[in-house]
Amino acid sequence: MKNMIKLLIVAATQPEIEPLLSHFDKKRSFDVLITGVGMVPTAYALGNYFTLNQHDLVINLGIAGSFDRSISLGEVVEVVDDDLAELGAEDDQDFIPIEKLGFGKSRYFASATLDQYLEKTALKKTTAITVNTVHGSDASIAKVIKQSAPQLESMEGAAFFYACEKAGVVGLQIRAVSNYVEKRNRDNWKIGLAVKNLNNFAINLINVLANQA
Ligand SMILES: O=C(O)c1cccc(C(=O)CC[C@H]2O[C@@H](n3cnc4c(=O)[nH]cnc43)[C@H](O)[C@@H]2O)c1
Repeated sequence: MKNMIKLLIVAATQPEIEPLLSHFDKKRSFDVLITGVGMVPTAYALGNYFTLNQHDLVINLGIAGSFDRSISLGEVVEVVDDDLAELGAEDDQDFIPIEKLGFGKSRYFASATLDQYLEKTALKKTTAITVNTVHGSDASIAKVIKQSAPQLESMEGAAFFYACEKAGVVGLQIRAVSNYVEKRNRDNWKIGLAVKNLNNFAINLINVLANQA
């Protein structure tokens, strides 16, 4: 009998992973944790969960905004480097990161890469920032690009990596781009396409993982 990878799928909202939940339905061989939107709910939910449960691999699935226009709307990417970009202090027009203040760190990294699990993966590896407030004005977008030149932004990613690091858990973050980060225009968002592509990718990945080990 195969020694299956014990897998946990983490998402902020159920709609983001609804297609894969329906796909596997009663034949589901993995656990699921819905944390709620944002870094605080994510850190709390994962911290709590990790004290009670053990997994070989934890995958954060979600949609994201992209600063990088070379990434297509709907494209699925692997976020490997994620920054709590708001963690620090303002000094008039300047920003002092938490590292410079001497109170810890803001950057967290994936503790594994997808190519350790999938032989052929064409997904781009990206950087991201994790924010409480979705950027939606030209001024704030220009400021954050100057500050850290991120490719993507989400509201949970770095908190996910943080919780995995603290718990010593192997974590991957896979996201599909639902929108470009721009002056707010919700009509331009392609949430349906991003969710479809994300879930198709995840279904294939979970099937591959089930046939490994
Ligand atoms: O209507 C809105 O303004 C809105 C803002 C953020 C997210 C949503 C969602 O419906 C999905 C929640 C989920 O989406 C991630 N996300 C997607 N795009 C972005 C973005 O441009 N900046 C930050 N986060 C984004 C986020 O991780 C949320 O959990 C609706």
